[in-house]
Amino acid sequence: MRVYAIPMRTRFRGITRREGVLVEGPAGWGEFSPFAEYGPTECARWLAAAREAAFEGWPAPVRDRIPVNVTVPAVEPGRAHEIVRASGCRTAKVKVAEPGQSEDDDLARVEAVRDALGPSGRVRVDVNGAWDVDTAARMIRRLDRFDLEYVEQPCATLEELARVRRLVDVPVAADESIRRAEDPLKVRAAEAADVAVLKVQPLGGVRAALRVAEACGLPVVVSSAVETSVGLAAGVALAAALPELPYACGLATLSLLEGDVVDEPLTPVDGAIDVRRPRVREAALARYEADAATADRWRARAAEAQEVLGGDPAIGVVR
Ligand SMILES: O=C(O)CCC(=O)c1ccccc1C(=O)O
Ligand SMILES: [Mg+2]
Repeated sequence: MRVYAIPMRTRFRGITRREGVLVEGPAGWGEFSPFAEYGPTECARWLAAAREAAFEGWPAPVRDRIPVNVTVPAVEPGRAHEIVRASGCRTAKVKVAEPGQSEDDDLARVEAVRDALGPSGRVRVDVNGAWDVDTAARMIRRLDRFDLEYVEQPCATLEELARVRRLVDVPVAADESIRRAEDPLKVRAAEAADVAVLKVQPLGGVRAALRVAEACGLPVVVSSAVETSVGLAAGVALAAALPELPYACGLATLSLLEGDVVDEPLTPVDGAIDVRRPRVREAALARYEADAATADRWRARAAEAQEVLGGDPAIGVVR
């Protein structure tokens, strides 16, 4: 088991350095990189995803390229424009409602992104649950001047999502309502979303995510948790195995990190990522090896998650 720490190029979710565990098994490398604030129960699913990658591998792909969106952090308009132009992607996901920023900041950023893509590009926004229902209805209408593909997690709760969905014409996507929910299938019953955003690690692996996709019956967008190419490969495997893939996926996040741990990183070319599993490169891993204190903290987190997960200690114990 190895622990990495990679600086972020752009601050994202308030973090400036991404950390996690990489583990090698007979099927390849797996990544365990739950966000800092997550406790052992939530982390157990992230560990199950790493175990699947390392000890089982993934279901067969049904496509060989995954269209992806460029992810635009809550940066100023000029920078947003540059990020979109440099990406080669035809779909952009724009972070809005960042603490400390104004509604006009969001409008200016989305306007810049629409300008960078031209009228044929697709623009979606991600609110990370920050708006109340009234703010959501008002802001979605204002932002739809720039023609929105969908709005991701405009409010925090399922009930609020369902109300927003009835108030506006723009489709609603659920992310945190699936990723952090006890029961990810409640989204369907609540009629709270038109699109399901699925992330492999929080859902406990590619197979678990495929089951959620099938049971929730909504079109799926596979998105990353801002991982190294080891973690991204699991997202790519999920996107490759889904029977339908009508939207671009949120897997173009490698550019948010300063570096990577593999020989050929999973970066998009012409707006799509090839379906493949890159090899970990020892020199790259050594470069981003965490210091001893960070590594100890991560070993403790993995051990706690393993405790929750239980199971056959001979299979998939992360050492
Ligand atoms: O979907 C994307 O474009 C990138 C991934 C992303 O936005 C994300 C990454 C880590 C944690 C949360 C989120 C999110 O979608 O809210
Ligand atoms: Mg999201």
